[in-house]
Amino acid sequence: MSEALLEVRDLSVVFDGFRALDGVDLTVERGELRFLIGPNGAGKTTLIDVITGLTRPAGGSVRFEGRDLAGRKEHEIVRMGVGRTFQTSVVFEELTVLENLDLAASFRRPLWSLARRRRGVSDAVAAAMETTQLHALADRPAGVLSHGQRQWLEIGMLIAQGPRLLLLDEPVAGMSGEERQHTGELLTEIAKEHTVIVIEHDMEFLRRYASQVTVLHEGKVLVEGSVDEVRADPRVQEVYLGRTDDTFDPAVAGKTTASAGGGRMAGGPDAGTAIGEGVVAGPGAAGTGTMSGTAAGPVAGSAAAGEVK
Ligand SMILES: Nc1ncnc2c1ncn2[C@@H]1O[C@H](COP(=O)(O)OP(=O)(O)OP(=O)(O)O)[C@@H](O)[C@H]1O
Repeated sequence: MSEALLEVRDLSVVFDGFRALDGVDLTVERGELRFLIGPNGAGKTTLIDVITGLTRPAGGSVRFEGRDLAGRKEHEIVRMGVGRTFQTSVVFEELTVLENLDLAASFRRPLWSLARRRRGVSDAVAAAMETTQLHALADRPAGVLSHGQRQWLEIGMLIAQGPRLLLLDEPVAGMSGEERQHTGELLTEIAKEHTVIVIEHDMEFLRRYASQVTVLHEGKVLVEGSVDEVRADPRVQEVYLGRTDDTFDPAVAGKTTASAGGGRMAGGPDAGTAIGEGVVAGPGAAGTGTMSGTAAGPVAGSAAAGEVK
């Protein structure tokens, strides 16, 4: 039997006595596009933080391509082939799209070569540009990009680093319908060559683009299965809206709540709010503020990791 790309076993994370993750098992096979959903505070971001070395687990293990990630530093994990985006953008505003991509790709080049002026575009940057379709914006400063374009640039920056596993934290938060569609197509394209784990709340988006879904709740895996299986599962309905009648449809519930509440609501097990199509607010939407300044280290977030969630 072939080895899974990512194997998380009995993972626990404790913050000041609070168990944010409690015995999580997750297996992701090579080539999967896996969606990770769950109510606010379920532990989704914490799980990604542990995989990428940002948070230390209290127990359990994470293996990537058969190698234990425990105790490794973030930049080491990036070099091993794991890349992530954050809910908050980490592009460099003053640099052009091309320069951002080139900088992201450069983390594999020796330091001395960074000082040399490079002619042309590297294969990694060309591939990232091709996948994200950002050619027309290549010479624009990232600071003038729309929210959606910025997210695609970040995904392109990840691709330029040649990861085997991409972890994307709410990539469509704050996007218009058209941008969501473009992002869905982009994810589908990326998943042909990479393994991708996406944190996403939008059930309509899941319905269109997800195959396998893992639902986290209170630090545990609640359900795993296809979108239809997950949507039909009474436990999922229960944690999202506290109801179990079989007419419940999370997508419809989300729309209703969004129109009533104007987006993602605070308070309560509000994920019912978060699971619907109308949910566009939240940390990702606020994440259009970007870093500026000097670039050092792996651009894919580890350099900025301490500054964002
Ligand atoms: N650094 C931290 N210190 C203390 N508690 C934390 C820390 N990070 C996360 N938590 C808590 O751990 C729990 C899980 O948080 P996490 O951000 O992983 O949830 P999430 O599923 O990603 O939620 P959301 O959808 O709101 O982003 C929450 O109760 C959160 O308050």
